[in-house]
Order: sequence, then structure tokens, then C-alpha cells
Amino acid sequence: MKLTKKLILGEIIFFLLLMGGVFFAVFTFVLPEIRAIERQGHLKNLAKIEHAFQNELERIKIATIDWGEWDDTYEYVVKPSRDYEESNLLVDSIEDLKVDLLIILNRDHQVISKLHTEKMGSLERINLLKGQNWSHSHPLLQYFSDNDSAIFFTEKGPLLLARHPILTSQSTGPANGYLFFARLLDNEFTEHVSSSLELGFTASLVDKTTLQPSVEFINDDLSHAVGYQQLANSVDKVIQLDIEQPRPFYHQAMNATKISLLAVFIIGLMACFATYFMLKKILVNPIILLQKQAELFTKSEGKPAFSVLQRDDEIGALSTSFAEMAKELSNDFNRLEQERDELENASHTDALTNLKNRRYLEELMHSEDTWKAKGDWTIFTLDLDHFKKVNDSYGHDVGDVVLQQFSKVITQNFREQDIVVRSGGEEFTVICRQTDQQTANSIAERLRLATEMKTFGKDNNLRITCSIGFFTMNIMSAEAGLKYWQSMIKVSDLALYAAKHNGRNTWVGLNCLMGCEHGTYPKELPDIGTWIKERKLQLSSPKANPEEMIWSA
Ligand SMILES: Nc1nc2c(ncn2[C@@H]2O[C@H](COP(=O)(O)OP(=O)(O)OP(=O)(O)O)[C@@H](O)[C@H]2O)c(=O)[nH]1
Repeated sequence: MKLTKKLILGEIIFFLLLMGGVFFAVFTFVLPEIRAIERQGHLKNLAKIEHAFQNELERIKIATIDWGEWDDTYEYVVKPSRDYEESNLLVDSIEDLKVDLLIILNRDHQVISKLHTEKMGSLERINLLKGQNWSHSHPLLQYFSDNDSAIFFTEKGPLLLARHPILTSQSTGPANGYLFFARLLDNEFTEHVSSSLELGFTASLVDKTTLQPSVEFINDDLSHAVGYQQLANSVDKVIQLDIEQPRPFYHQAMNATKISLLAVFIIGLMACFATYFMLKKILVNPIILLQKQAELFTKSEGKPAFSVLQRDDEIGALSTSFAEMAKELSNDFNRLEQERDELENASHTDALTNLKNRRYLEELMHSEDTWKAKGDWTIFTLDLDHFKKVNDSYGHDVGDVVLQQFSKVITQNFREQDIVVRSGGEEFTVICRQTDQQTANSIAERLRLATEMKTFGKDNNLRITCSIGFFTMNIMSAEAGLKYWQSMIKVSDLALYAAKHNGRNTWVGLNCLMGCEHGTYPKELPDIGTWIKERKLQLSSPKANPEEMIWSA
């Protein structure tokens, strides 16, 4: 995978991990913690309502104490009087006390006074309160052996009820009976508690299932808490307190969470882009540049120089090291190239004459490029006459000097683009492209004459002649050249032999005519004579009458 792709992948993984981590933290720690705080708040509210009920019971109880330990009430129980009734036992009086019921029992548990507000309706319909003679087992007498205020179940609704023995104002006994005050736990009461606590709730009688308070989150905006209040005289029924409340805190927290997540998303995205471009600029781009330069350096023949990154860090140092390494490699490469060229040149050069050698000729003839030049080609074969005698008479050293001098004569008489090769011993081959027979005749005569006129040897006191044979043909295609170049040279060699056989110090040229096909060239000297007669070869020579030339081997 490319470095840039890896970097992008890394950034995506980082971003996903960041977002995942934030989501995990918010939904695992933050929001559950907020819910726990809300739950605690609800339970506190339920406790506040229960506390308000207890306060109300306490208030009623104080009223019972106030009235129960009043001498007038004490006397009234002993001897009921109209005065007491007319001045105290009035509905207005109990309404002023904010109670709905007053009951006075005498010592024999006979109800001597029952007073209630209109909303209580008929007391005879309420089992707990009906009757005028209460037995010892009456719930209100049984229950209050230990407690003096509690909430009771009645058919009319829950009743907050308090009892106090009727005593003298000095609280001395024995008790002359009991005084009961009660308040109905109705809507009016719950609304009063709601407004004083600033807490909306409802209270209703339900069948008892559990007394455990519970909190339920209906949705992100609404929660519902349920609490229970036991009744003194019922095991089946309880007062259920319902608080349905909005969730402003949670709502705000959710909004804050959403905004925070959006902020983390945007900042995370920006951070990813920023780190991506920064890492790309600081690390990836220089590495790609170095890699491209290294690739170019490896592939390119010219070994281009590494451009150094001007940076004051490890990448800059790496770039400098690369450039130095490349420079050294380049130097080594150039030196090796030079050595290879020198070796190649040496392997293609004749040490004595400094001309190209036979190996070079063969490699050249095998190359397709050589044969790209179509048209007339002439191949010359040159040889010094009676060279053996020079060696024999003057020694090999002088023979070498003569060969060097002759090679200079050759190069001076050919064009620069002609390929002059010492093909072996004192024999030379010259390949001339774009050279027809007529031109070849001139060259051959010019060379023959130049050799004849030159003085050879260390002391320039030797006269030597040369014989020249050449073959001119039309090169139509590279394939033909590649395939038949050896037989072409052979024809040129045969022309040289003909020159030798016909007196030396002369030249014999053979030009390919109609019927002189590639691959069917003459292979022996007598064939040449036949081909000339058949007009497949055109002969050219300075001999007075070429027709009289000898073609036998
Ligand atoms: N000094 C010297 N002589 C060489 C060299 N190569 C070949 N020769 C000699 O060239 C001579 C060639 O002799 P031949 O092939 O008989 O030919 P020639 O004497 O020139 O006679 P024709 O070619 O028939 O005119 C031999 O004596 C070889 O030893 C060389 O590098 N240096």
C-alpha cells in the first residue's frame, strides 16, 4: 500500500477511535451519572411529600392537644353543655383549624360530638367513623394505643387523623375521653402541598403491590417517579404518589452533549486534516521525492544528480546523505563506464595499427543498425604485395612499421564514415556505404597510386605496392545484409585474389548486375570469370584488357 494511502487510513482510524472514545465516555459515564442524579432528586422529592404529610399530621396533633387539654372540653365531656357546643362545636371553627372532622368520645367510648365539613359527606357511609358507641376493638382506639396520629383508609379517601386524651389544662388524668381531629387527603390538600413544595404530584389510593419507590424515564424530556404511603388500617391499599416532571437538566446535558460531540467531530476532522497535510508535507512528500529520485537514478543511464532538500532535520540529513551517495555512485558508474568503453575500444582495436579489428567488423556486420543505410555498398579488401619479403629482408620490426604506414595511407584515402578494419595479417577490409562502382574505381586507383608513390620503412627507403579487390552491390534490406555479409566479403576477397593473380599493384572491382542474387554469390575464383561472362557481374580494372584476365585459382 502506498504511503499516502496508509497515512489516510491511519487518520481515518484515529478519527473513528476519537469519536468512538467520546461516544463511549458520554454514554457510559456522563449520561448514566446524570440519570442517577435525577433519580436521587426524585427520591428526595418523594421524601419531601411524605415529610409534608407528617408535618400536617403534626399540625393536626397539636390542634388535638390544644383542644384535648382544655378545661372547657374536659367539662363538656363530663357534662355536655349547649354553651360549649354553640361557641366551639361549629363547622366554621374546624374549618378555621383547617380540619374536616372533629369527634369527641367520652370515657365510655360513646361519641358525644361528631362534626365535619361538607366535603366529608355522610359519616355513616364511612365504616371507620360510623356508629355512636365504639367498642374497645374499634380501629381508631386499637391503633392509637401506641400512636397518636396516622393516615387512615376511608371510603371517602385517605384521612390524616390525630387523637388526644381529654385532660385538664394541667394535663392531669384520668382521661375523660378522646378528641379526634382529621383532615381529608383530597385534591385541595395535595394542591396545597404541591404549591408549598413547588412540586407537582398526585395522590391516589391503589392496591398494594410494593412499597419500593421507583423512577422511570419516559423519554429525554419527561420522567415519572412513584412513591407509596402506608395506611394505618389497611394492608391492601396504599397511597400512591405520582410525580411527573420534565427533565431540564438531562435535556440541557443532552444538548450540551450534542454540541460537544459536534465540536469534537469538527475539531477532530480539522485535526485529522491538519495532521494529514502536515505529515504529508513533512514526511511523505520528501520520502516520495527521494524515492522518485532514487528510481530515476536507478533507471537513468545519465545518473542525474540528487537534489538536496534544504531542511534542518533528519529528512534533510537523509537527503544530503542520498545526494552524496548518489554522487559517489555516479562517479563510480562513470568510471566503470569509461573503463568499459576503454576495454570495449581495446577489444575492438588493433594494437599495431590502431585501426578497428576483425571482432569489431563482425559485431558491426551483425548489427541491424549498420544496414539501415540502403543503396550501393562497396566492400574493399586490400593487401600489400610480397610483404613476406619485407619481413624476411628487413626484419619483423620494419614489417610492423610498414603495416602502420600502410594503414595511414588507407585511412587518408577513405572518408571518415568508411569503416577501415585490419582483418588479419597484412590484409585490410574497408566498408563503404553509399558508394557505387564508379566511385569505388576512383578510390581504388587513388589508393593504389598513393601506396606506389609512398616510401615505407623506418628509413623511408622501401617501395611497396598493394593489390585491391572490391565488390559493389545494392543493399535493399537490412535482412539481406545481416544474412549475406560474409559471402559479400568473400566476393571482395576473390576480387583481391584476382588482382594478385593478374600482376599485383592493381585493383579488381566487381559490380553486382541482374541475376547476381544474394546467397548465390560466386564462391571460387573461376566462378567469377563465369559470372562476368554471364553478365551477372560487371568487371572494372585498370588492366589494358580486362577480358584477358586470368580467373583460374
Ligand atoms: N611484420 C609483420 N608481419 C606480418 C604481420 N602479420 C602477418 N605478417 C606477415 O605477412 C606475410 C604475409 O605473407 P604472404 O601471405 O605469403 O603474402 P605476401 O608475401 O605479401 O605475398 P602476396 O600477398 O602474395 O603478395 C607473412 O610473412 C606474415 O608473417 C605482422 O603483424 N607484422
